[in-house]
Amino acid sequence: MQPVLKVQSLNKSYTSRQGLFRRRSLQVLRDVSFALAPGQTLAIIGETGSGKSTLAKVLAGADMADSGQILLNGQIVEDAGIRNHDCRTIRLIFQDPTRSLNPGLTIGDMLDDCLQYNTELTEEQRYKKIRITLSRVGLLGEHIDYYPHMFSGGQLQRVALARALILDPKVLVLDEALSSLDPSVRAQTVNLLLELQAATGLAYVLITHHLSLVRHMSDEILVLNRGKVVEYGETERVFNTPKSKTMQKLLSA
Ligand SMILES: Nc1ncnc2c1ncn2[C@@H]1O[C@H](COP(=O)(O)OP(=O)(O)OP(=O)(O)O)[C@@H](O)[C@H]1O
Repeated sequence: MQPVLKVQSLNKSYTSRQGLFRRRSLQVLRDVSFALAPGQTLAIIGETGSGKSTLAKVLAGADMADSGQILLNGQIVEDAGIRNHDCRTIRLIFQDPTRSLNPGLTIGDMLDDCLQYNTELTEEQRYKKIRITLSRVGLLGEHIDYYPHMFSGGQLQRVALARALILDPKVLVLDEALSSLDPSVRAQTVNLLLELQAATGLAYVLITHHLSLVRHMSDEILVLNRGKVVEYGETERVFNTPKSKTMQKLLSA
């Protein structure tokens, strides 16, 4: 099966100022490559600072790589830091949904803005799509008029999911998106994500420190150490016979 997402030799450095005149360059992603099939989940794991969130941001177009390519269904969306701005196809969800939600907009207005900006849909079509998307993530029709502060933490993550899904993406990047939820809400959200995946063929890039979630949700695992891929393979194989020191260490922690 052709991968929905293909990443080839991504490199990314950050430059930070040291004192008045000196600059220090830190290479955060080194030659990162992987492929993800439709309907599959790839977990990205690694110790803190290994480059997971940077990779998430580069994938979603929130940051640029220095070199390398990102392809969606065989089409290049980013080549050496130059992005073809098709923001519908890879969407990012963070740990704290309130960071990305405007407190002054109702959920309906927020979703409508997204549709108005990115599609040619009529007002009636947009309203219908918003209602359908809210119900897909387990929210009610009446939530259309709610402001972010009127939702619980678990519901807010569903709102963030609705916003990610409203433009029918092919890939969702979940950067610790389930971490702040309490265990029962997290379990419900995981089930929702798995149901959506089975129904639509969405592919997930899952970034989390929760190894139990990785084992439950992912088909493959990519292990990063200082921005470099040190292990990449089928989830059960990586858990049962980890080859890299990083994975062995994560499992024994
Ligand atoms: N905007 C930035 N400017 C400079 N350095 C940065 C920037 N963003 C991240 N870094 C550095 O890049 C490295 C990788 O950070 P990143 O957040 O991608 O790691 P991570 O694996 O997601 O860590 P964690 O598990 O703690 O979230 C770290 O050393 C971090 O300090």
